Amino acid sequence: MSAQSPEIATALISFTELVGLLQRIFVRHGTSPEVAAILAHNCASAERDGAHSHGVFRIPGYLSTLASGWVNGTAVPTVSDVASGFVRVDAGNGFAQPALAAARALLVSKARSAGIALLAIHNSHHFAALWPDVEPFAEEGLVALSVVNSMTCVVPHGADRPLFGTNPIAFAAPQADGAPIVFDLATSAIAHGDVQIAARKGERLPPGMGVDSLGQPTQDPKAILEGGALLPFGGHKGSALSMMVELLAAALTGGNFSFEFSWADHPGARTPWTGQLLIVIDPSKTAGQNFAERSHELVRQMHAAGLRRLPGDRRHRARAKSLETGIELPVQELNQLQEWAGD
Ligand SMILES: NC(=O)C1=CN([C@@H]2O[C@H](COP(=O)(O)OP(=O)(O)OC[C@H]3O[C@@H](n4cnc5c(N)ncnc54)[C@H](OP(=O)(O)O)[C@@H]3O)[C@@H](O)[C@H]2O)C=CC1
Ligand SMILES: O=C(O)C1=NCCCC1
Repeated sequence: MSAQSPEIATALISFTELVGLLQRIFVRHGTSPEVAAILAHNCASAERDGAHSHGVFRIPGYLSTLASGWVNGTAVPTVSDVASGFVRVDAGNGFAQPALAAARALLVSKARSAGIALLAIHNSHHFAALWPDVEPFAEEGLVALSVVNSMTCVVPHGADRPLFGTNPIAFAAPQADGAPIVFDLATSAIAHGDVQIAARKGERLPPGMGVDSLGQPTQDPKAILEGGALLPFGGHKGSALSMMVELLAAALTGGNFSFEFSWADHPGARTPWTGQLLIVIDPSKTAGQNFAERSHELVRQMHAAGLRRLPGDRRHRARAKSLETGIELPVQELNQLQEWAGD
C-alpha cells in the first residue's frame, strides 16, 4: 500500500470526479447505470482509502471480464424473504454489491426487529475489497460480519495443491466517539491483488507467502502467479478460517466453492463466480445502548496498552488526505481511465 513513487508523474482527482469517471467507464463497457454507480463508488472508495489492490488497479480486470461475457453487467438481483432472520439473493450472475444493495433495506429491518439477520448472496461475482460492504452498517450502529470466497489459488495447510480462494473476512462494529472498528483481511498470507502489484513492480515478496509450480517456497510473485500458489496466513489457523469462508460463503448460500468454476471458456474473465454471506446484528437487542461505549472502552485500553495502529487507521488516514487534497493517480493511469470512459 505504498505511496506512488516520486519518479512517476501523478495528478490529483477528487473522489466525486473519480466516481463519475469510473461510472462512465462501466456504462461504456456494458453495465447498467445502476450497477455502474455501485461499482464506481466501491472502486473509488478503495482508491480513496489507499486500498490500491482493489481500487482502479481492478478496472482492466472488470473490463476484460465484461467483454468476455462471463458476468452479467445488467443483472437485476432477485431478493427472497425466506425466513424471519434470513434474506436470500440470486445475483443473476451479476456483481455481488448490487445484490447487497437490493437486499439491504430488508436485511436492516430484519436485524433491527429480530436482533440478527443473515444475507446469503449466490450466483455473484465479488472483485473488490470487502470492508465497503460492512462499514456502512456500523455507521448505522449495527455490527456486521461478511465473508466471500474467490478463486482457487491457496494451498490448504498440509495439502499438496491449491483449493481455497483468498477468502477474506470483514468485520465492522460501531464505536462511541470514534470511527467504526473495521477490519478486512484475506485468509491467504497475502491478497492475490498484492501479488499482482508486486509482480508488476518487479518486487520480491516476504518469505512464507507462496510456492512455485513445483510446490517449493518462493518470494517471486511471478512464480506464484504462473503455476504456483499462495499459502494461508498463520498455517493451520488461517487455513481453518479459509475453510470456514468456503462453507459460509458458498455451501450456505448456494454459491460455488472457489474450485467449482472455470474461466477456461471465457478468455479475459477475472471475477470469481461464487457467493457471499453477511450477518448483521443490532447490539441494542443484546448489550443495550452500551455496545458502542464498550467498544470504545476496548479501543481506549488497547491504546493504553501501547497500541499505535488499529485496523482501519491507515485507511482513515488515507481517506482524510484524499478528501483534503484529492486522490493521487499516475497521470498515465488517469489518461487511460479517461480513454476508457470516452472522455
Ligand atoms: N473480493 C475478494 O474475493 C477478495 C478481496 N480481498 C481484499 O483484499 C484486501 C486486502 O486484504 P489483505 O491483504 O489481507 O489486507 P491487509 O493485510 O493489508 O490488512 C488486513 C487488515 O489488517 C489491518 N492491518 C494491517 N496492518 C496492520 C497493523 N500493522 N496493525 C494493525 N492493523 C493492521 C488492515 O487495516 P488498514 O486497512 O487500515 O491497513 C486491515 O483491516 C481486503 O480489502 C480484502 O477484502 C482479498 C481477497 C479476496
Ligand atoms: O486480491 C484478491 O485476492 C482477490 N481480489 C478480488 C477477487 C479475487 C481475489
